[in-house]
Amino acid sequence: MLLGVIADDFTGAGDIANTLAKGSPGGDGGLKVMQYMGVPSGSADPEIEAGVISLKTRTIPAAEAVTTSLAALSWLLAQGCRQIIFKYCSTFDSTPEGNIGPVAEALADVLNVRGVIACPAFPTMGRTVHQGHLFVGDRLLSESGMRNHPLTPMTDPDLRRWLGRQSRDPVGLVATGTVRKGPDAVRAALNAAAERGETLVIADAATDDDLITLGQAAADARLITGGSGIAIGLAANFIARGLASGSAPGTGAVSGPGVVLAGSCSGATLGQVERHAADHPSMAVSPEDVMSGSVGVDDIMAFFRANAGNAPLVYSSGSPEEVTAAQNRFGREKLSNRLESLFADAARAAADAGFSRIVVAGGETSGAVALRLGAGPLRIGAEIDTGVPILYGTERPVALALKSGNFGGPDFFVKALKALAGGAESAG
Ligand SMILES: Nc1ncnc2c1ncn2[C@@H]1O[C@H](COP(=O)(O)OP(=O)(O)OP(=O)(O)O)[C@@H](O)[C@H]1O
Ligand SMILES: O=C(O)[C@@H](O)C(=O)CO
Repeated sequence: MLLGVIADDFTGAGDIANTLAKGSPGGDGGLKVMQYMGVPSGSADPEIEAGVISLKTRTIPAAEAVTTSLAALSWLLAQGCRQIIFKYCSTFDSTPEGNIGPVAEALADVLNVRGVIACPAFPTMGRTVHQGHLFVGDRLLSESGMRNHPLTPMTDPDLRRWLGRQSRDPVGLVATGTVRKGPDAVRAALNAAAERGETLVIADAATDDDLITLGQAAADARLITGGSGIAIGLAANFIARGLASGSAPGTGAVSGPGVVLAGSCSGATLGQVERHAADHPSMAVSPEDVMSGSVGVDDIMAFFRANAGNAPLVYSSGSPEEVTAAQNRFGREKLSNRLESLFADAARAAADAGFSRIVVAGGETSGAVALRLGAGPLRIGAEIDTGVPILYGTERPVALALKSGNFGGPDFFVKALKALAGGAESAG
C-alpha cells in the first residue's frame, strides 16, 4: 500500500476513494483502491495501492476522534503507506472544539511533520478557497446552507480563524499568488510556515489545476489534509515514479431489488427526496415517530416489502426549521443517534431480506448503515455522480451508493439504483 487515507465520514471516504481510483484528469489512470469500514484488524490485500479507512469521527468528542484516527494511522503505516491523507469535508464540517484541528495536529505529531497542507477545495462541486476563505458557489460558506447544518453549523468562512480555534499551533496560509507560481513556490512557503511553527497551513485552490499544483508540491509530503480535491494529482505522482501502473475503477452489477434511505437534511437531499417521492413510494419518518417508538424497523420492512421493485424511499429529512425544533425538543445527539440506528437496522434487515442495492443519503447516516451492514471492505466501482462511486461489498453481495448530503443531481436516487444494477433500464 502506497497511500493511506483516514476519512472522517463514510461518504467522504467514498468520495476520495473515487478520486484516487479515477486518477488525475487526462492522466494515466488511478490507483487500486479499497474502502475499509473502520480500522481493519487483519492485513490488507497486497494488491491494494490506496487504502481508505472510513471513520465516523466528524462529530464525536475530539479526544475520541484523535484516538481512533491514530489507530487508523498505525494500521496504514503497518501496511507500508508512504503518504497519509486526512480527509474531511469540502465544507470543512467541524465545530470550534474540533475535530479537524485536533486530529490533524495529532497525526502531524506522530509523523513528525509541520507545514501540512489543509485544503478543502473541491471546485467541481463549487467549493473554492480564496485568501483562506471558503466559498460554496458564489457565496461565502457562512452564507450557504451549511450555516443550518444539524450537527456542524458553519458560521465562519475564514478557515484560518475557524481552524485556529480548534488548533494548538498557529495556522498558516499559502494564498493563490503563491500557488499559481507552481509547486516549488508552494513547497518553499510550506517550509517557511513550518519554520514559524505553523503545523497546519490553509492552501488556496480555485481550480483543479491549483489542486494539481498542490499535489505536485506534496509529492514527498508524509501528511496532507483536505477534501477529496486534494487527491486529484496524487495518483499521478505514484504512477510517474513507476510505483503504480495506473488502473481503472472496478465493474460489477447486483440484481436484487433496491431501497433508498435518506437521513440527510442538506439542500440537495431535500430536492432529491421531493423529486423521488413525486413518482415512487415513499415513507416519511418523523423525529416524533422515532423518539416515541411508534415507527420501527418492522414498519419500514413492511413498507419495503409492499413496494419491492418500485424503488421505495424512507426519509427523515426535514427543513432547517423542522430540524431545529426537533433538536430543541429531543436533544441533538439523542435524536441523531436514534434516527441513525433506525436507518442502520432497516438497511441491515433489508439486505438480509434480499434487497441488495442500497442507496443512502447523508454522511452520518451512511456511516451508521455501512457499519451495520457487515458487507466487508468495499471495492470501488464507476462514479455515479460527482464524488459518489458505486461500492461493492466483498463479504456480502450488495452494491451501495453512499451519497454526501449536498452531492448528486435532482434524480440521483433513480440514477444510483440503475447504476448499482449495472446500468439497468428501470430503477426498481
Ligand atoms: N428531521 C430531522 N431532524 C433532526 N435531525 C435529523 C432529521 N433527520 C435526520 N437528522 C439527523 O441529522 C444528521 C444528518 O447528518 P448526515 O451526515 O446523515 O447528513 P448530511 O450532513 O446532509 O450529509 P453530509 O455529512 O454527507 O454532508 C443525522 O445525524 C440524522 O440522523
Ligand atoms: O467533501 C465532501 O463534500 C464530501 O466528501 C463529504 O465529506 C461530505 O460529508
